[in-house]
Amino acid sequence: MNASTAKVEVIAPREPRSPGVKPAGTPLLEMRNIVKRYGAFVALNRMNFHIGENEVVGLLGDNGAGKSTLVKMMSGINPPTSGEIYARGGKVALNCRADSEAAGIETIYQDIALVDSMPITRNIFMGREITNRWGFMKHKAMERTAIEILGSAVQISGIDDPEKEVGFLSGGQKQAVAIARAVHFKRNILLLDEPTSALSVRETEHLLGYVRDLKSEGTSSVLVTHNIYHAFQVCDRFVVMSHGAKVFEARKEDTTIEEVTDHVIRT
Ligand SMILES: Nc1ncnc2c1ncn2[C@@H]1O[C@H](COP(=O)(O)OP(=O)(O)OP(=O)(O)O)[C@@H](O)[C@H]1O
Repeated sequence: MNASTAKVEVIAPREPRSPGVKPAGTPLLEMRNIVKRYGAFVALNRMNFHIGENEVVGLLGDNGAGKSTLVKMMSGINPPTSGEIYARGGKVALNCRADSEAAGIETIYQDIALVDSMPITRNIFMGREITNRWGFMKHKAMERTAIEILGSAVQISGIDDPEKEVGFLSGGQKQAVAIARAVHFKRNILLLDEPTSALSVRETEHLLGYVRDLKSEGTSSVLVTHNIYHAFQVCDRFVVMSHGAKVFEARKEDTTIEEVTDHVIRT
């Protein structure tokens, strides 16, 4: 084998079980033909994925299907080996968190990226602190804005003091702070990777409510979950992955919970 043939990618294409769903307009974000390799292992296998305006997309699949790999790619912390990414039709490279944020994306991780020992206000403004012209932080201005955000944007129950340390909040309240941050910085895409795994039933209902509210305010979401019932409560479209590829995709009105479940377990 010479050097040029050694470079040719040999990835067995998987046949999707459904024809897929074409974007209605220009997607907020589109991933085309994405391959992600970890050494010889192919974690994403010519994956196509898009997020449209005003929609919640459920990203489903069994353990190891590649969901988190795709989410991390959209968050800019796991660049693809090959493939193309477009934000509102323009080609982009998502090589770091800042690239992802510039594309209007905010991620809410399973183990929420908040600092427990810091007050809510500092967490909301982390990395984007309001400063005066000498670079000193304007604590009062941040606190005022934090109160506004906590009070109006997501109505976080039980949080009365923005100076409270995040470590004292429940899992659901932490999620809500992370969502408040996304709302305030006007992200147009929110990525939620297993956000309900550590939440109570009530907190889960609140979180799903936020996702619905955000959609009506113009923020689309991608919800990664193993709970198909949660997905059916809020998602407009379902994408099922298996072995790094999309195997099924349908709009909610064109499918049933039984059909989606069947595709998730039939890996
Ligand atoms: N850094 C890495 N190095 C090597 N392999 C990895 C790495 N990260 C993920 N993988 C592999 O890629 C595959 C997809 O993993 P991923 O975490 O994306 O799956 P998932 O669908 O999110 O699964 P789960 O629902 O269990 O979280 C798995 O087989 C995993 O072991």
